[in-house]
Amino acid sequence: MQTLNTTALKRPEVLNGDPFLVIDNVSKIYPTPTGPYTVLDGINLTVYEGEFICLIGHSGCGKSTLLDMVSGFRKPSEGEVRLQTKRITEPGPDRMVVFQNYSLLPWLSAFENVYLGIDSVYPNKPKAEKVAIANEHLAMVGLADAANKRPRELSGGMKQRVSIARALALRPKVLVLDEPFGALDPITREELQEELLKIWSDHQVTVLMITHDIDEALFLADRLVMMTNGPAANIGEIMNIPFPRPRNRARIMEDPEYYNLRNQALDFLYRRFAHADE
Ligand SMILES: Nc1ncnc2c1ncn2[C@@H]1O[C@H](COP(=O)(O)OP(=O)(O)OP(=O)(O)O)[C@@H](O)[C@H]1O
Repeated sequence: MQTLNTTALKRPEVLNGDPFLVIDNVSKIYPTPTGPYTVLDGINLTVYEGEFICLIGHSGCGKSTLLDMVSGFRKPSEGEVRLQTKRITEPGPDRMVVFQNYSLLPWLSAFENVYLGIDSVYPNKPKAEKVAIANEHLAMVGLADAANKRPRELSGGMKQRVSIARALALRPKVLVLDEPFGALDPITREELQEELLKIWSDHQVTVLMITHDIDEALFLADRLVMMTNGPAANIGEIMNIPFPRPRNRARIMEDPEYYNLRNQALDFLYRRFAHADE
């Protein structure tokens, strides 16, 4: 297994130099009926404030497990994850997660789905302020006119917009996205990628996002973290993505460097760390 020295990697110039989110020698071992199963083995990653990190790797290598330890849904078996030097031990509103399957409450409107989160985290804020925050975030994702619709009346893209609005309404420091656009058609997916970049730069939130799509990662991320296969997966390589921001998809795709990076990622996934069945 090849592991790159992550500390030697150059981080994007735009960021301040203090480590923001630190994954420090993290391993995860699940108990199974046939004995302990080591999913992740000694992961180290330092993320800087405001970075956009994409995570790619074959199915089952442990990407969700890793991000679950950032969001606090699971605990490391060894090592620790720290946000601004504080050890993460449980979920909190400073780290919000958006899943592929939207996870909206079907009996609540788009507005109510967003409002509920705000109300539970800030019960003592005046109601008018909470309503304003919910409306502001729905408008930000272009859903002001759909605020009263229930999830079953919304398209997949609209539901994912509500999920993003709900997460950002709590003003998290870290936004964790677990394959958020995996279920969307290609056009909606591209639209949402562009919206996400705008929101990311407006909110200055730090993003960790799992994707299976190399092009999506090259368009969005400052760095692409490529994972080796499990069991005992690790970070195999971290790719710096140098395209200037704001990014323009057409311009990036004219850049020969785009194809160099794309080939490098393909080589990693389908030659160096190919799945046995691929
Ligand atoms: N609670 C658990 N107990 C035992 N094994 C688990 C548990 N949760 C996940 N696993 C196993 O850990 C491995 C990593 O799972 P994980 O969901 O983190 O992978 P992933 O890279 O996110 O996969 P995908 O891309 O398919 O979503 C898998 O083999 C999975 O079966």
